[in-house]
Amino acid sequence: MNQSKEQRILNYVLQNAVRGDPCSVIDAIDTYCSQKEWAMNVGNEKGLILDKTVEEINPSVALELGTYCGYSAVRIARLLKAGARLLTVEFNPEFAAIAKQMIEFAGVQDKVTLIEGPSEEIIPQLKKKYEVDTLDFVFVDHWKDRYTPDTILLQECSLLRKGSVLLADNIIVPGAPEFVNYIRNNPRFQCTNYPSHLEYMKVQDAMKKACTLQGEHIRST
Ligand SMILES: O=C(NC/C=C/[C@H]1O[C@@H](n2ccc(=O)cc2)[C@H](O)[C@@H]1O)c1cc([N+](=O)[O-])cc(O)c1O
Ligand SMILES: [Mg+2]
Repeated sequence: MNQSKEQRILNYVLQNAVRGDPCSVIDAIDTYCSQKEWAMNVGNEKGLILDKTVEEINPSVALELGTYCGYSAVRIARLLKAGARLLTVEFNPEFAAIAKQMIEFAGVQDKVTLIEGPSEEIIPQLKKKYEVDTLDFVFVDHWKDRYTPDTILLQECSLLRKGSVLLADNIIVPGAPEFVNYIRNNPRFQCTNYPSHLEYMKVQDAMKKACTLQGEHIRST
């Protein structure tokens, strides 16, 4: 049975990166996917925007929707302070298995909780099952038609506080038009656009940062 592209990416990392060195894992994935096989990792150009956002927020609790091979999970986790944690949600069992090995090889497994399942099922479990109070940072990079419903679900589950930051990938390609429409017109969010390029391509893309202006109103009893 021939290997998947994701398995080939992992193999390349295992053979070319340094165990316990997250930057070498990130570089190896970028090298493979720019020279051998394109893959939907956020990549280095948009990855730098992600890095800066994470450094600016210095989150204690971060959520990622769409682990894929674990590229952005490693990117985020390498920047987290001691005791901070990243929860990352992956729906596809094969991708989850690849990502788990990627995260462990990079040596960031103590900071990362990889949760297998659909976001709409996992998000409502975060408070009770994963002991989350509110999320400081959310990286949104899964199915583009899930960006809006999951942003609404995060609010309904009282997971966003004043100052919680969402960063969404692929605003232009493949695009998330209903999310752009939703978030841009929503007075609860202050948005910033970050023009960039699609990973490993000379194609315009962008990321959108949305800062929460007010959290859930504390329901009066
Ligand atoms: O389609 C894209 N991303 C969809 C990502 C989907 C990932 O999110 C997981 N998931 C996890 C939880 C869920 O509930 C649902 C899916 C899926 O199992 C997959 O691992 C995409 C496409 C391009 N592109 O150029 O074509 C570029 C990009 O940067 C992209 O991100
Ligand atoms: Mg993406």
